[in-house]
This record gives sequence, C-alpha cells and structure tokens, in this order.
Amino acid sequence: MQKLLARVAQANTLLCVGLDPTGSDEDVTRRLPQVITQTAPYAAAFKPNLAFFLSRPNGVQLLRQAIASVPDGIPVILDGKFGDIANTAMHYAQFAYDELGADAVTVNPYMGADAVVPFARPGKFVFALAKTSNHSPIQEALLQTGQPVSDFTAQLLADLNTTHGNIGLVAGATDAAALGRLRQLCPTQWFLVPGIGAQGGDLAAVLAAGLLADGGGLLINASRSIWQAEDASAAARELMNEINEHRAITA
Ligand SMILES: O=C(O)c1cc(=O)[nH]c(=O)n1[C@@H]1O[C@H](COP(=O)(O)O)[C@@H](O)[C@H]1O
Repeated sequence: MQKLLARVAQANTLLCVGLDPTGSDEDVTRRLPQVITQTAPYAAAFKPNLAFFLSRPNGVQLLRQAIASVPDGIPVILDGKFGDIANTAMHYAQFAYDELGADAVTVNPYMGADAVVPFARPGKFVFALAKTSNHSPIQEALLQTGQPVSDFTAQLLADLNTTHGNIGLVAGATDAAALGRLRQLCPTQWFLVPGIGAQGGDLAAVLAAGLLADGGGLLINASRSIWQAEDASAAARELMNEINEHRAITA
C-alpha cells in the first residue's frame, strides 16, 4: 500500500494498466516490454492476468520477465483470482510473491477468510473479489437480512482488513450503484475497478461513487482498450487524463 500510495502521489494517476496479452507468441514476446515501457509513465500499477500467460509455452517465464521489467516504484498486481485455502493458498502466494515478484494478487474469497489471509503477507497486498464486473447471481443473491451477498462479502473484507491492514476489494465498474454501497461498507479501503473500456463501465459514475475524499481509493483498470490500441501510450495517457478530470470535479 505504501508503494501504491507513493506511486499515485508521484505520477498523479489512478490508472491500472492491465496486461492481458493476445496475439502470437512472437508478437507478445516483442510487444509486452514495449507496452510496459510506453504505458509506465501513466501507470499507478500494472495488472498482468495469469491466464493470458499460462496459455502460452514459456508463459511463466514471459510473465516473470514482464514483472521484472516494470520500473521500480510501480506496483504489480498478479491477477490470478486465487481461490484455494490454507497450505494450498500458501503455495500460490509463494508463486506470486517469491517466484514472480508480484506486490499484490487478486483473490476469490468464496471459500472465506482462509482463502484470503495466506496472501495477506506483511509488505504485500490482496484485492479480493466482492462485486465482479460480470452479472453474478451468487453475488446479487439476497441474504435473509435483505443484504446482497456482495455487500456481506465486503463487510467480511472490511473486518479482515481491520486485522491485517493490507486487504482491498475488487469492484466492477459496470455497476456504480453497487460500488457505491461497497464504499459505504468499506470507507477507507482501496478498490481495484475493472470494467472500464471494453466492458463499457461508466467512469464518471464509478469515480463519483467510490473516490475517497483525498482523491484516491480507486485503481481503474483497463486491459484490452490499451493492449489493442494502435498507440498504447496514447490510450493510457488519455484514460489517465480522463480519470484525473473527473477526480478534479469530484474531489
Ligand atoms: O479481478 C479482475 O481484475 C477482474 C474482476 C472483474 O470483476 N472483472 C474483470 O474483468 N476482471 C479482470 O479485469 C480485466 C478486464 O479487462 P478489459 O475488459 O479488457 O479491460 C481482465 O483481466 C479481467 O479478468
């Protein structure tokens, strides 16, 4: 979190550059370091999605190199949506942190705190799925209390953060009202917000619903809309600027 806060302040950006590389193995090997270099000035963080690497020969090696090539000071969130518990989760954590050098991970908290805590190592950070950008009948189901499961999850994550201090939430940009409810339940935690760009999330509504009073608290992710842009640098810069314009209005 310290690394993220320092980066956000230094580069004045909330943009998370998603790395979901598509194309031939040759293209990706060539283009990945270029996209990282071109977008780094605008990146508060990078978020490589593990699936896009595991699906290639030498994908783990490619991912390791990509993470190593991220400039110092920019945090890397390994998007693995890890979901297992206890000692198995610990092995995933070793993979993400020790093998690859990631600063943070995404985690699926469906199995409960046991699926989250092994990743909450001191000096590292966990973004746990609370309300994802797709339509999920499970997350939207109402408990007997009338509370949606996503809100219940957010409350659990707020409690876990009270103990551990390094737990944030994933809240999709496609449902700004739900994101606003999560902000009420988790008034200080950072949210990773995917769903802007290719998935059509409403940036202005998301920022209005989720920004903290200090203009932080949200990491706005875009993957395809940057990777597939003819000029990745311009796509990242424009989105960063758009976010900052709304930040200026909202703050
Ligand atoms: O955890 C995530 O990053 C994530 C959560 C979610 O609810 N929705 C979601 O799209 N994501 C990821 O965010 C990225 C979105 O990519 P684009 O839609 O191309 O910007 C992908 O890597 C998704 O796996």
